[in-house]
Amino acid sequence: MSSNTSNEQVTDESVNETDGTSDGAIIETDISVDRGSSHTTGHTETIVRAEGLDVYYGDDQALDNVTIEIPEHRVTAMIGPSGCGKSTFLRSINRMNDRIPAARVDGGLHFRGKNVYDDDVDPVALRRTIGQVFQSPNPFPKSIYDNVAYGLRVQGKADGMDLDAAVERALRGAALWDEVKDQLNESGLDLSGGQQQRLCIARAIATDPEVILMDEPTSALDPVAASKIEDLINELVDEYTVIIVTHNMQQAARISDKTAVFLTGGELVEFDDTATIFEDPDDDRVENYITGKFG
Ligand SMILES: Nc1ncnc2c1ncn2[C@@H]1O[C@H](COP(=O)(O)OP(=O)(O)OP(=O)(O)O)[C@@H](O)[C@H]1O
Repeated sequence: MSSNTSNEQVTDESVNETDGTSDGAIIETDISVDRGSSHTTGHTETIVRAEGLDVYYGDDQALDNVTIEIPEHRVTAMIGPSGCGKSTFLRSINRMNDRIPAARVDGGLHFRGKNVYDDDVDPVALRRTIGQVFQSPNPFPKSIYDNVAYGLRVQGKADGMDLDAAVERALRGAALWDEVKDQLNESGLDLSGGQQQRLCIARAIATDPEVILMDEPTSALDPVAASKIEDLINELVDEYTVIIVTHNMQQAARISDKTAVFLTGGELVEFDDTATIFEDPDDDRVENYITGKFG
């Protein structure tokens, strides 16, 4: 299998672009949960399961014995104070931590029952199945069309397929088609920030992943653009599973079905339905964090 595919390059570039500062936690005492969608009910399979997951950077432990079952076709939000390990957890799922020399992972991280850290798992193939969207929109310096087609071409799937149709499908899936259909040959870099982020989502879904990881995908965007991404996330879960890190607790309350609360030390303190986390959490520390008493 190729060791240098589009996602490999996407992540290379993205890693360099994710070092920006966060947008800061918005801590409010009154956070209403408004999931206005129908995908909050009914049974769903576990797609990602961590069991006793520890992650270290050198001697420093960033995640401590994390066990969690993340359901498919849902939005799962990761919240918690800065440095509590949210991004580390996200990177553990598609083995992006492999790229950090000091990072070491112990314990299990299963995707559909398969430990992704088994020797026979190809991390590049894994990242095709578990795509990622980053904090800062990072289109390639290519046309809109080529940004979306890139992954399919590098995977060798473009020959013999209707590439135009695939590009259109991905752009429609990212709610961008109507805005760009007459300028597909123009640079992706000429789009607005919000459009660029939706282009990155189109690029991620073009190769047909099952899971989309999002690390603060709206923190670099204005409120209107952020709201469009939130609407889009709500639609994406019909086809994909979305796992999102956000500093914005209102955003987690608005868009997620499940919420995981990490606290300092890399401990997953509570994981439950989003309404329960925000309205009736079990753990006092979660309540204190949600209500702004610490964090
Ligand atoms: N590449 C790295 N090398 C060494 N330590 C790291 C690295 N990345 C993260 N860490 C450390 O691991 C811990 C968890 O960091 P991580 O970025 O996962 O937290 P976070 O909750 O996502 O933080 P934030 O909300 O500020 O983005 C922190 O102490 C951080 O300093």
